[in-house]
Amino acid sequence: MCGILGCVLANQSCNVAPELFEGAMFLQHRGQDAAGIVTCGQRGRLYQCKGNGMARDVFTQARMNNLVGNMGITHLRYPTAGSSAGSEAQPFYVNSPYGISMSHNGNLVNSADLRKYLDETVHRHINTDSDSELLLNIFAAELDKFNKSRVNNTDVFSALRETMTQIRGAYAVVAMIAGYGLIGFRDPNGIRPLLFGERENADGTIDYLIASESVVLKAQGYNKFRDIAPGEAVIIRKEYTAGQEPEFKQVVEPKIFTPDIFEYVYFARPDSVMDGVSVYRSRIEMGNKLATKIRKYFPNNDVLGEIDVVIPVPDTARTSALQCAVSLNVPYREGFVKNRYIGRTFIMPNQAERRSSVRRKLNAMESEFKGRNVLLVDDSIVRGTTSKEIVIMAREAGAKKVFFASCAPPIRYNHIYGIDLADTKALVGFNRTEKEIAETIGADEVFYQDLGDLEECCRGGPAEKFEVGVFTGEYVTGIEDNYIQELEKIRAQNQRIKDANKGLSVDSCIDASDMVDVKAEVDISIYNTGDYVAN
Ligand SMILES: O=P(O)(O)OC[C@H]1O[C@H](OP(=O)(O)OP(=O)(O)O)[C@H](O)[C@@H]1O
Ligand SMILES: NC(=O)CC[C@H](N)C(=O)O
Ligand SMILES: [Mg+2]
Repeated sequence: MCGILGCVLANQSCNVAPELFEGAMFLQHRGQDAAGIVTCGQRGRLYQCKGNGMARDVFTQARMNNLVGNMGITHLRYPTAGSSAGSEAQPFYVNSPYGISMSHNGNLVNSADLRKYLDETVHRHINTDSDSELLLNIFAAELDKFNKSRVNNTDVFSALRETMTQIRGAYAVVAMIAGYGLIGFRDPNGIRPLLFGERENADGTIDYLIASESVVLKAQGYNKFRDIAPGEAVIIRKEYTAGQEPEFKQVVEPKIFTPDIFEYVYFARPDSVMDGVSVYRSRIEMGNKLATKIRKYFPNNDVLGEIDVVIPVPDTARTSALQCAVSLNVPYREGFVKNRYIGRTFIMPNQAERRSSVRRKLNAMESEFKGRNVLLVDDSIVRGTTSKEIVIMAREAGAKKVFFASCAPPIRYNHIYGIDLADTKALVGFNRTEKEIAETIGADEVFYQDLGDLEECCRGGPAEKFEVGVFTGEYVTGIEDNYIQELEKIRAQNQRIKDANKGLSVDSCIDASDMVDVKAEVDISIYNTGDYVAN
């Protein structure tokens, strides 16, 4: 998952960058690895600031001052294809045709075919392993086919239709054509989220914002908003006048509407409403259903004396854990104190970093564990890094029995649409029964939500079904042959390069077969503003 934003302010002499920065702060949880903003100023000139790091570190005041223009896009990256190299930070840019920049959330599952097509048929140079660079170039190649000095909305929609016919996978995108306008579009299954909103100014003019989550729109006063439909696109002109209001078009036939259920489980903020369903409400329901399942495990459905206290694994699981405790009629206690200065561990790109930050992030309070049978509730168990560590912490703090409950079913397959969950083999649920998982993480028992129950919790909107491939191994778009193997190969290669670089000395070297794929740290497109150098 990543966070994306795009904004056009009605006032041409107003800079949009501060608004994009504010929005990025509301989407930081969707990607901590890299951040970027591109704005478009007078005469269509583009200004960029991007690099590895969190939004507040990349977007310093000095750099923000150089981002001029009333239109712009943002990206917060959590790498899922390619690597975490600085050159893969987004937005991506191509100068031809017209100067296009793009922010993408999702993964394309036919990237090998797209890469081949771009190389052999339309002869476009691709400089990274990122699937988002492919997407941008496919769109650019389609626009190029008009062979015009200026395109219009009809051309843009038709280039989008051609693009969406060629690409396969999950994508929510905001793109910007220099001097022309902003474009938002969403894949035909609506796997990744995207919303459009309006804010009326005192003088009656209207600002427009496109964002991954409703929380940004609400927080910034874009009170009239809606989800972009699967297969739909919107164009907002930079200098719009009467008759040039945003134009929406169903550019391709929608397919079965299947938002990614993991948005509700983990990604999204609880205060967001996605595709008509409040993330918070869905998590409350997850707590209720989990409690029903847990009761059934104990004789006479009675947890009295079996579970003394319910303890959440902060942060995401809090909402469900509280409701689970209420439903079980067992006290809820915040037994783990969270260090507010440590980010989300699951989305850190490196396993050693993830492991050490669990202990840095969470600290057990003995008084809540000593001599008690505790039920720890988390939203999901992925690699088991968090659960293994905190079961040990609970026992060290004196717990008698440690039960572990997950609001999501066992994760046994790769997430291919924009979450770098891990190589399948690194998943604690891979090839293990629930009993074996309990043994592996050191718990007395593990309780998993049933898939049908989880789906129930997220119903109520227009979605027909949910994308649940991470639990079933069946993916709504299908995948090209060897897609997962290729993804895993690139991940392993990136890791080898990183490891080799750490011990880099004069005579150390990387396997020659890997050298061809060494990533540039700095992007080759638009110059970064200010003094920023990617680290
Ligand atoms: O089995 P694992 O590989 O450890 O992954 C699962 C854990 O990772 C996530 O927490 P994270 O720290 O990312 O974020 P949070 O603070 O929002 O819960 C998730 O909420 C689980 O706690
Ligand atoms: N998490 C995402 O949406 C990532 C977008 C894109 N696949 C990348 O790796 O940059
Ligand atoms: Mg967590």
